[in-house]
Amino acid sequence: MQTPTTHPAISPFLGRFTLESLPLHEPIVVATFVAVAIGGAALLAALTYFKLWGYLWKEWFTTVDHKRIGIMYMILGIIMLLRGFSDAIMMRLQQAWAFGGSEGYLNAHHYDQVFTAHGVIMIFFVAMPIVTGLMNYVVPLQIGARDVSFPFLNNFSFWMTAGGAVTVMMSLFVGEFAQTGWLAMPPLSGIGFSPGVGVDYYIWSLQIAGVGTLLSGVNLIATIVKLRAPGMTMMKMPIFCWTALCTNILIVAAFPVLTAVLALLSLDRYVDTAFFTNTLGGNPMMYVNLIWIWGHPEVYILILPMFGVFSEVTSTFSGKRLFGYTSMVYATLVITVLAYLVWLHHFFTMGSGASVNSFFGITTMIISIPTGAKIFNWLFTMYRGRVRFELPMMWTIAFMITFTLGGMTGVLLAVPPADFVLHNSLFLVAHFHNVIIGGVLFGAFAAINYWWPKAFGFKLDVWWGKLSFWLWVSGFYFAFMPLYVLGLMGVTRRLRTFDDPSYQIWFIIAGFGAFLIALGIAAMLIQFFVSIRNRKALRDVTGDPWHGRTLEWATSSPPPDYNFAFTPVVHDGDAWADMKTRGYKRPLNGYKDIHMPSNTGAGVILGALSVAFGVGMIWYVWWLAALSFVGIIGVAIVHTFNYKRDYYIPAAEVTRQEEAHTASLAGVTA
Ligand code: HEA
Ligand code: HEM
Ligand SMILES: [Cu+2]
Repeated sequence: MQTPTTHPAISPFLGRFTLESLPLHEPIVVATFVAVAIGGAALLAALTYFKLWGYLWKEWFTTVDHKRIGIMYMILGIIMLLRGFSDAIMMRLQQAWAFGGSEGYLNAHHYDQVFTAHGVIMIFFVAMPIVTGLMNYVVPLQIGARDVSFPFLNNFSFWMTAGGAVTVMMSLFVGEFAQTGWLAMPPLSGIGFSPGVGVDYYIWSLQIAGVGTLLSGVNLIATIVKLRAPGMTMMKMPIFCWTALCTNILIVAAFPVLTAVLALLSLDRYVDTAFFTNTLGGNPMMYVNLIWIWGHPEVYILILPMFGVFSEVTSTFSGKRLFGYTSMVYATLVITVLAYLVWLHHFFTMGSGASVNSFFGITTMIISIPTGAKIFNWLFTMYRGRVRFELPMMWTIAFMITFTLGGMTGVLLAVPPADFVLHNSLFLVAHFHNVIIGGVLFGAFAAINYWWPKAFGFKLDVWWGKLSFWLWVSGFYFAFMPLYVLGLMGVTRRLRTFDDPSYQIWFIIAGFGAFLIALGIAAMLIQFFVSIRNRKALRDVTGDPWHGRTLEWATSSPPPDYNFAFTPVVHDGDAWADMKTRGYKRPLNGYKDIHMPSNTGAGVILGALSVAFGVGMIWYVWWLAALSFVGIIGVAIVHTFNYKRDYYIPAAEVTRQEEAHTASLAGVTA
């Protein structure tokens, strides 16, 4: 039975918003708000003072260029990493402190929001934007295409993702966030136990961002299937494109399940249906199954593109073709299929019985085989290669060691009897940070160091890069190895205070690790800053600073709007390496007008209206929800009447840009 709730009066104009909704009694939140408000005002003033609004609007916000959209996704991911990490450091401080009767410094209401927000933000608004941003930036260049299949859709997807992020951030200062954990399991997330706006913030931010993720999945699948350069058969495609293809297949198959399960939860919350409560024939296990049928593939959505990154990096920096290309493709496909056959390993303890648990335990363990095949392929690529230990390669090696460890503890959890002991313990928390930080974040950092010179035309500073590398890697081990120990000692996840003093030292070590990671993040931001300041000295004029093997290195850095003046013709895998060995000469004349899509503001407007719709739904401000919903439909229809969708870059302009590239190449060889 749900506990009956009495809603405070809902005003027709402001819904359930009152002054009480502002967390004025939480000093930490108020201080944060003041800092954010001052920082935000300074930023807005600077943008206005330097007259940057027009530039940002015309060149970035409304852009349909996959490269700029990719960069905006990455910036979003990195900004949200700062927020997600602030939550992490708050938890580390609280858990190191709250011993011997001390309550620490966060009350339960606040602490539960912190771990929920941390999980949600890190997965949906850090890892997902980074992965989507990378695929957006790299895939069209690697397949020799001018852009993605649907450039406007791409811009719209970005603004939906950003809209979701804005909605989460709003919950920090207006109302509250969910206190349910990152998967909002009912009945806890039902209206009876969570009557406030927190779960509604959760639902609507994920629904808004989910639209973007799904559409960008469709877009990238169409791009990879339809827009490959002539001669690039599937088996000649760079491995990153393969992993991107499988990732987007997983997205298109998994995200609708998330949308559906959140829609059912909304019905339970808004109109008193009983899908997930035992009253009226519902069943909470239905939610658990559905959310994990999305949730397990989700973790492979995050890791697969990074496997692609490591493959590109290992082969480039070993100066060799990737060992076992074909087996790499099949391993990726097998992981894609198996990702759908293991979801129940997240709830072995919930009474499915021995046979069902065995099935899911075994399918889970089988995933180690294709994953192991990948690890060995990377090692064999390095074997007898001339390995250059540049930053991207350093991150790759740190990944191989760290991820193998995290994968192994995953296999341990896949043994049902072991999982009965370790489920929901800090051992589990250590496992998934071990694969996510060691896999997804290290992959993101390898990718940023690898493709930055392509995106901006200059390399990243090595000294600060190395400092950041060592701080992150050692910080990771200090922060998460103690959690394995604590998990084996029986400490469960999501705890705010502790009684047993013997745990404390481990939490202090973990806190020290988080502090090292904080320094690692700072070093990385300084690396970006220093590199931008020294961009003249770090300039790369070749467009191919690492002796790359795939087509993105065939064009200038940063690539022109049209990517390639002539669509490359592909004869072999590692197309660019192949072209270089055959003594390829860039065509120097015969340029034609190039047909391009035009920028449009419709995506920004639709994203903003979606946020307004979400806010209306969250606060029960029905007029706002109705109005913005009508607005969304209206703008979408009006947009279809926009006939100014394309333009031509004249041949003269193409010639000018290509000649500039020729001149800078000549400057190098001279
Ligand atoms: C990027 C994210 C990511 C990745 C890649 C993985 C990879 C794996 N995960 Fe993990 N997992 C999570 C993210 C991830 N996980 C998250 C977020 C949760 C918890 C969510 C929550 O509850 O909040 C979780 C939870 C989780 C559970 C549930 C535990 C519980 O709730 O009690 C289980 C159980 O089976 C599991 C298993 C595995 C396995 C077997 C792999 C395998 O894919 C690993 C395969 C890799 C290797 C094994 C290493 C390399 C292989 C070799 C060198 C070859 C030789 C090795 C062998 C033959 C063993 N994971
Ligand atoms: C950068 C350093 C990080 C630190 C120090 C950190 C720390 C923590 C801590 C202390 C918890 C709570 C553990 C508990 O239940 O007691 C947690 C939970 C979690 N973290 Fe992290 N984290 C980090 C990065 C990440 C990243 C990069 C991701 C994902 C991309 C992530 C995803 C999660 C998730 C999903 C949870 C579970 C939230 C829940 O219980 O609902 N974390 N983290
Ligand atoms: Cu799983």
